[in-house]
Amino acid sequence: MGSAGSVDRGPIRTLVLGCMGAGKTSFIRQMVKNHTKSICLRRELYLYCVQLNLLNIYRELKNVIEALEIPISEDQKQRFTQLDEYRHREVFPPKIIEAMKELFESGLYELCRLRQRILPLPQNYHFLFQRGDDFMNPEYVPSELEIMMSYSQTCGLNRENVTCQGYKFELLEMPGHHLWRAKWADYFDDPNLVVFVIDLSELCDPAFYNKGYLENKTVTVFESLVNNPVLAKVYWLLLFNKADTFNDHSAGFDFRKLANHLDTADSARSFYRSQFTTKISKTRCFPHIVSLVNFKESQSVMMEMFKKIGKMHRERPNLM
Ligand SMILES: Nc1nc2c(ncn2[C@@H]2O[C@H](COP(=O)(O)OP(=O)(O)OP(=O)(O)O)[C@@H](O)[C@H]2O)c(=O)[nH]1
Ligand SMILES: [Mg+2]
Repeated sequence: MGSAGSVDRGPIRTLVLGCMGAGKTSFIRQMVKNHTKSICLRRELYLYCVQLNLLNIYRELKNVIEALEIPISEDQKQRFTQLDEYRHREVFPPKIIEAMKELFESGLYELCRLRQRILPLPQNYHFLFQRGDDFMNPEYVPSELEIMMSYSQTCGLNRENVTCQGYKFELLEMPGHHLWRAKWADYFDDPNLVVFVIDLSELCDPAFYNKGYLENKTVTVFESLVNNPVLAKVYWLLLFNKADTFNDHSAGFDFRKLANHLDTADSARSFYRSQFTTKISKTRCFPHIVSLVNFKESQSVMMEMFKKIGKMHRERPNLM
C-alpha cells in the first residue's frame, strides 16, 4: 500500500501559500473534508462569520449605489448609516435585521445589477446576499457550501494533519497579508511540497492593470519563493483557483490590457498560467485550474494529484 513508504519517510511537509484571499483556507478545508468527510467540526460556530460577510456586502453596496449615481431616500440613507456604525459581536440585534430587510426589499441591489453586470462587492456577494434571511436567524447552522463561500481572513498559523490517498500530509497555511508574507520564510521547516494558490479572477479586476495594486503582485510573490534556496528541492502544486469566478467575470472583458495578442479568456488564462509554470522545472511542477469551493471537482483533483505526488515523494524524496 502507498502509505507504507510514506510512513517510513515521514509525512509530506506541505506549505500552503499564496496572496490574501486566494483560497489557501479553502484548500485546507477540502483536504480536511477528504480526510474526515466534513470541512469542520461545528458548523454552528460559523454563523458569526457568514453574518459578518453579509454585513460587509451591505456596507460596500452603499458605495456601489453612490458610484452608479442611483438616488436613495433619506430613510434608506439612515439604514445604511446604521449598518456602517454597528459593531458586530454575537448575533444581529433587531434594529440591524430590520435595516437589512428593508434594504433587501428596496430593490436597490437589483437596480445596481441592471446597471452593471459585475459589481465591485466582496467575493461571492450574490450567493451570500440571497441567503441573508437565513443568516439573520440566530439558530441557523450554515451549510458547508455557505462556509466555503464566505471569507474570514486567516490570522496566525493554520496547521492540519491529514491523510490523502494513503499519504500523510502536514499542512501549514500562512496568512497572505503582506505583513505576514514578509515573515513566511521564518517558518519554512524543510518542506517537501508547496501548494501555491493563485486567484485567477484577479485577471478581471481593474486593480490588476495600469499600476493597480494587484499588478504583478502574485507573480512577484511566487518568484521570491522560487528563488528561496530552502525551497530549491520541493514539489510545487500550482492551483489556479476561482475558475468559476473567472469564467463569470471574464465574459466581455478586454484582456488586451494584459498583452496585445490576447483576444479570448482562454488565451489570457494560458498566458497568465505560463508566467508561473515557466519558472520551475516541469518535473517538479503540477499545475491545475480549479474552483476550490466546488467539492466534487476539488476532491477528484486532489486525489489524482496526491496519488502522484505521494508516490514521487516515497520514491524520490530528495528530488533535485
Ligand atoms: N467563487 C469562488 N470563491 C472562492 C474560491 N476559492 C475561494 N473562494 C473564496 O475566496 C475567499 C478567500 O478564500 P480563503 O480560502 O479564505 O483565502 P485565503 O487564501 O486563505 O486568504 P487569507 O487567509 O486571508 O490569506 C472566500 O470568500 C472563499 O469563499 C473558488 O474557487 N470560487
Ligand atoms: Mg486563509
